[in-house]
Amino acid sequence: MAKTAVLGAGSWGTAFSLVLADAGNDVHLWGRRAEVCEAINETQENPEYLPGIELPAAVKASDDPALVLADAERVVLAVPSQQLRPNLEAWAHHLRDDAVLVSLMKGVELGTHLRMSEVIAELAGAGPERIAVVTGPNLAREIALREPAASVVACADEHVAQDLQRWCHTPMFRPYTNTDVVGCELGGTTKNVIALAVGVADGLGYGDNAKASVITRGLAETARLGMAMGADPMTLAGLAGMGDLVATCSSPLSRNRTFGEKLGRGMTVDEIVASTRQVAEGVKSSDSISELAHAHGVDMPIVEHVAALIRGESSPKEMVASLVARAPKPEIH
Ligand SMILES: NC(=O)c1ccc[n+]([C@@H]2O[C@H](COP(=O)([O-])OP(=O)(O)OC[C@H]3O[C@@H](n4cnc5c(N)ncnc54)[C@H](O)[C@@H]3O)[C@@H](O)[C@H]2O)c1
Ligand SMILES: O=P(O)(O)OC[C@H](O)CO
Repeated sequence: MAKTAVLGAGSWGTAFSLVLADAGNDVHLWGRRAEVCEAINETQENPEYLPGIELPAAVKASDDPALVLADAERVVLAVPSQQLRPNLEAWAHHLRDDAVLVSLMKGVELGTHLRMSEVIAELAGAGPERIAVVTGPNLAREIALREPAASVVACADEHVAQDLQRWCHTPMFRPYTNTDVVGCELGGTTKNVIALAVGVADGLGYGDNAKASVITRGLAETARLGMAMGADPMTLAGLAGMGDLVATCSSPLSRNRTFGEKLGRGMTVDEIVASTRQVAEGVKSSDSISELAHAHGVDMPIVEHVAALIRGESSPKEMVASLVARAPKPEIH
């Protein structure tokens, strides 16, 4: 098995380490805080992000990136999207020249509008055959509880995607391959913003019609942006698109949907951010995706309305009223 490093001991970095260990790999997990790493090593549990779940003995944690990255052939990146650049700048000189870099992150960088694989390419100087993405309907806690789920391993090089598919396939985690990295990343990122909108509808007390309408029109927005950026629309009908959108918009475990629900109930962005350590990526990606859509001449009204809500330019009720009152149009296109 290839020597594997996972950078980021939050919910998903830790849960994916468990998947990799279940698939037969020894996993070296980097955590930012020494006390979290010590707890993982001493108790085989990440009490902060996955309390009550026993991690396999093959997962060892450290807060020293040089140690974790030494000779790692596969490097999994699982920090919050807006924190990837400063971290990878510091880690880049520890990376092997032939290491395959796997992003678990679902975000678009503020300012540059780069997808995570593009930030990795820029900072690590890696070609597309060394950069992959794992994405899909994969709520960390369900995966860590070994409930069944499917996912997508995307890499421009199909053979690399197949290698990685074998590397993380377990009896309960079923990865599919895809060479459409753009579509997979956009699906995973945009669904976070759509889940914020669904959460707002939940918080306002609306029912399943509202939820289904936002999910479906959200998928239409995602597909429009994807096609403008060269994605295969079938990717967005798959696990990385519709699959993740449905899971995230339906689940009480989703941080993005829950964040939106709290907004809908009247909490402010600052109050919600202060109430949790966990990242709801859509809060920041709403602006970067909105700007990306403008740059590509794509209309994304739900994303734009969520971005305006997050900036404090409208209230939840105004957001809903404004979306429903938009000029009538045909459903397709
Ligand atoms: N949690 C899930 O169910 C899930 C599933 C699929 C994908 N993802 C994606 O994985 C990525 C990581 O999410 P997560 O769920 O593990 O987040 P999390 O909020 O559970 O944990 C975030 C981790 O990042 C660390 N961190 C915070 N600020 C940092 C900084 N400045 N530098 C380095 N590390 C920092 C925290 O200490 C923590 O270990 C996100 O892009 C998320 O969208 C999450
Ligand atoms: O908890 P969320 O909203 O960040 O969603 C987690 C995963 O992305 C679901 O696939």
